[in-house]
Amino acid sequence: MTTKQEEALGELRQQIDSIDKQIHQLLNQRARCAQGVAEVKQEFQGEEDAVFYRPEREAQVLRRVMERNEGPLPDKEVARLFREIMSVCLALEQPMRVAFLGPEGTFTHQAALKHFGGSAVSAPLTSLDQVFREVEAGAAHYGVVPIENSTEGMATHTLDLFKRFNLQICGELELPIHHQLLAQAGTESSDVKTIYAHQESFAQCSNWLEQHYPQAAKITVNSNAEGARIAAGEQGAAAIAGDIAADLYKLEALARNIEDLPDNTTRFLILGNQDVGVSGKDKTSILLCAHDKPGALYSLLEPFHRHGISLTRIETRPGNGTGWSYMFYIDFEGHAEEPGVQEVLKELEAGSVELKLLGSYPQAVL
Ligand SMILES: C=C(O[C@@H]1C=C(C(=O)O)C=C[C@H]1O)C(=O)O
Repeated sequence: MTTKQEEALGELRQQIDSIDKQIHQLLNQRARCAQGVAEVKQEFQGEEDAVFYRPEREAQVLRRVMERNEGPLPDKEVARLFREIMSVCLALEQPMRVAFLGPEGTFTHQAALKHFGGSAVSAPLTSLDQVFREVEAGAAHYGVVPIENSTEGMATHTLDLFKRFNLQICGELELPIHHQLLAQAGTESSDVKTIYAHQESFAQCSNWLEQHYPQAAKITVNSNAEGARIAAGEQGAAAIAGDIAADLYKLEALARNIEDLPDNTTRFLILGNQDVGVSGKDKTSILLCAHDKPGALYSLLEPFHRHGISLTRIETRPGNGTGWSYMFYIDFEGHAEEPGVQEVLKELEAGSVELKLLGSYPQAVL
């Protein structure tokens, strides 16, 4: 290195050191404010009942970060950093226990980390029912469940669980699903004789597999992480899974992004036991049960149109046969505390057999 280069680098690094010192002090200053917030919450809501995680506030902080960002850091990247800052601040107030369908290393685990940041405590469970049960019982503060995939459609099992359990939806997030073909280090593409994956992942990569591995045995397992765990211990085996599983099981990617549709995305919901306040850009989810009579669907949807409320999703499920014939799962823009939405809910309640408000929550930011 020339002396001139050393001098130039030295000067810039001195600036970085001084900026780091300021960032560090500001981070701890922010953390002390969060501790103050926790004390206020405890004082006014009581030690036992204090609700520390505030999705509407976090969404507002992240939206503001993205709005005011002037670069050169990309909006999403600064938001990700602030996501982590809030995660550590919230953990100072109370570490959040977040349940999801395990094992660790699944896309749902990745979604939980994306939404809550690295300071949340993971609680991988063995079934979706158990995730609902743990959150309802308060054993986990929140749960993360898949609700729909852009290639495969609605996660109907999750939908049906909302009928059985009384939980609130507190948030949503979208995760681009990139599948990697993973194997032990040193494995050549031509060594692969067996591929393990979840049935959904086989479906999402079927064209690619047909083209590249028509002969390999395809073995369906309960989760991609389970497939990755098996592939880590078996020569000639590969698994289809995400980056988080590759890290966890020390596997290498033989091929990346092998999903057939490049914008393959899964939407997840955050389950909790709390009402979430208005964030300014919210969504509401409801379950509606209606009799199968002419015009039933029209009369359910007409109030939305009249009040200018946009539907973002509607899904029909069979009813349980006792008293009503169809169940509609509906997502729409707006918050249940807003007057227009209140009107619609009142009208729907009067005109349907049963209405279950699943929750109002901030629209996905990240
Ligand atoms: C600090 C608070 O508590 C939590 C932490 C937040 C943060 O670090 O900014 C935001 C919302 C809450 O999840 C708050 O409610 O303002």
